[in-house]
Amino acid sequence: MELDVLGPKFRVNNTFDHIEFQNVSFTTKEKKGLKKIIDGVSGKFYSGQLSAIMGPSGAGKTSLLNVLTGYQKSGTSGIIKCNSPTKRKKGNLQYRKESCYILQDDSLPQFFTVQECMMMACNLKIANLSSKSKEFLINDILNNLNLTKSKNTRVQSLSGGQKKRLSVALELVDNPPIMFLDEPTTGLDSASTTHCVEMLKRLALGGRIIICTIHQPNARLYETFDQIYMMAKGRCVYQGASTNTVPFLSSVGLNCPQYHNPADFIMEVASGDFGDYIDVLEQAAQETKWKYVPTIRINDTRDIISDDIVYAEQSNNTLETPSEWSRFLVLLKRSAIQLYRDWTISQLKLVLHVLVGLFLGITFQSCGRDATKVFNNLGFLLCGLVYLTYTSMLPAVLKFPSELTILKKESFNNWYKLRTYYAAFLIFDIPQQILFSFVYCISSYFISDQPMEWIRFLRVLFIHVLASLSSSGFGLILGTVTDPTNGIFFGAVALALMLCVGGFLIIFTHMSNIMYLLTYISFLSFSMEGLMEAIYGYQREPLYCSEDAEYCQYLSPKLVLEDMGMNKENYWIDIAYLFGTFILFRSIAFCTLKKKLSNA
Ligand SMILES: Nc1ncnc2c1ncn2[C@@H]1O[C@H](COP(=O)(O)OP(=O)(O)OP(=O)(O)O)[C@@H](O)[C@H]1O
Repeated sequence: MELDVLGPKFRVNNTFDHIEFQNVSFTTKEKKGLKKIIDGVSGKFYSGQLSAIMGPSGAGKTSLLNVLTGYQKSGTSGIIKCNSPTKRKKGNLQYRKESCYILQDDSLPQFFTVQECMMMACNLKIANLSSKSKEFLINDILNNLNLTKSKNTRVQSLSGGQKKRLSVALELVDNPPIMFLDEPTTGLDSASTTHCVEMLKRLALGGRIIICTIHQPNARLYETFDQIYMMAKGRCVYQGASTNTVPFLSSVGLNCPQYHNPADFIMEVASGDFGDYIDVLEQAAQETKWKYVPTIRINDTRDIISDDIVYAEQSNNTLETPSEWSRFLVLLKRSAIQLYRDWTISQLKLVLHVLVGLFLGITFQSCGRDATKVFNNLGFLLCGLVYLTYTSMLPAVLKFPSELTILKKESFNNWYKLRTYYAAFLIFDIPQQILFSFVYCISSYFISDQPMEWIRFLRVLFIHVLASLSSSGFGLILGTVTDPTNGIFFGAVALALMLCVGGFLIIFTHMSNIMYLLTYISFLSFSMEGLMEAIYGYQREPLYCSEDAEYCQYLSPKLVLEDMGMNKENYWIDIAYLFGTFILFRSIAFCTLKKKLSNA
């Protein structure tokens, strides 16, 4: 089955004939006051056309794309209208659904091959296609984007150009009618740049509205663009056909030297190399004779070819989006594969937990049962708890910042809802924390001669799991409210403070009232209390006192708890507190992540 995704056969059912924007502005707040990044620009982009937004660095090209896509909301004003050829009233939702935005620094999941990325994109975006049809579709897109040879290459090994093409390929799987691309050719050599622009042109010919930002194309490439939207200092200084650039500039007395690339010339003018022409050009650009109007309207050809496709089993030519539940399963699978392949977050961590468990177990050998070593045993429990909470919290601080660009791109481009991603992450994180806590406990608990009772072991494990989950939740919050460097610093300081009021370094009965109150906000104090109850509570038999010992003060486990101010049998209250903290921290982390994404 040949699909020819870039050719005219792979047309889109574009409900929008064109995008029109009027008086669009974007303002940011600075110390000195407001800064106008985009200053009341207007324009139109048509379906079936490839349009380029150009301008000197800092002219506001990316900002304009951000506003047009809805990626940037705060500080914006103006009207964006999307006209449907069928005159149906289409809301913002439809516009967002039918458009995709490929960012300049597009991030891709590193541990997956091109084929796997494509299949995951298909599974997240399309419900009504069989696996075989998805394979056909993927092969065709990769073939057209010249990525077939890299099909089985992992993303981390792709070249810059291949990564850009993959970013486009991923968005093509559901055939979006409107595509925004921010500098798709940056970092590419001239042959790859030409290839990329030609590919975009072919996509546009399929009935799409394609808008991209671009830096100084060569003369031949410049003419490939149907429409040029030239910006300078946040204003529009030309919008019209690429072939009209030279006459337009001549009309204001700027004559392009013979054999000079018009793209270079208009860029030089916009950069101010010939003086300040911005007002004059802005005024001249308003004249209708320069304004771009496509010669072949896409709806002229729509009827002839609209039935001509697409997928074998689709009679109505529409792609259905999967349920959030199906997407949840795909995301779970993606997390599992990533965990398996990234040995630094899985195997290495597992091995370290075993080694640290063995090390602490051996270091604190016999502390668990010996009445003369009760305080050493407190040290053992404290070391283990601190180790698990720190190793859960610090990676969590980095978790969302490292995935933020992927997450923002995928959720913005309707691959899934943020809550689906978050649910998959949560569900996937819990077994991990259980596993890591388990391997630590199993390798340290018995060697350090803790009571040989499975039920006590399980109680200790339960506390460790909940402490790890609370700690990683705390790390997730930090990672979303501050930058990673500060997050790690604040996290380390917060855990150290929690440790101070943990009931260990200063026992509860020796604390001042204020300090005692602080123990209520320290999940470490509840964890320590829970551990102590699990080891010394529940009518444990007297501890062992060696014959060499002169005096065993703590023969009675109950006395240990009494002296620590932990004799109230609070184990299940501690569990409830830790569980509540886990839920609370994860809920806060979701809200802060959502806020961070909307501000990113
Ligand atoms: N959120 C923001 N807050 C403050 N300043 C901003 C913000 N977004 C953009 N700017 C500023 O607006 C100006 C235009 O930025 P923009 O990224 O849109 O330019 P550009 O034309 O795409 O530049 P380049 O070609 O170098 O990518 C820059 O001076 C930039 O620092």
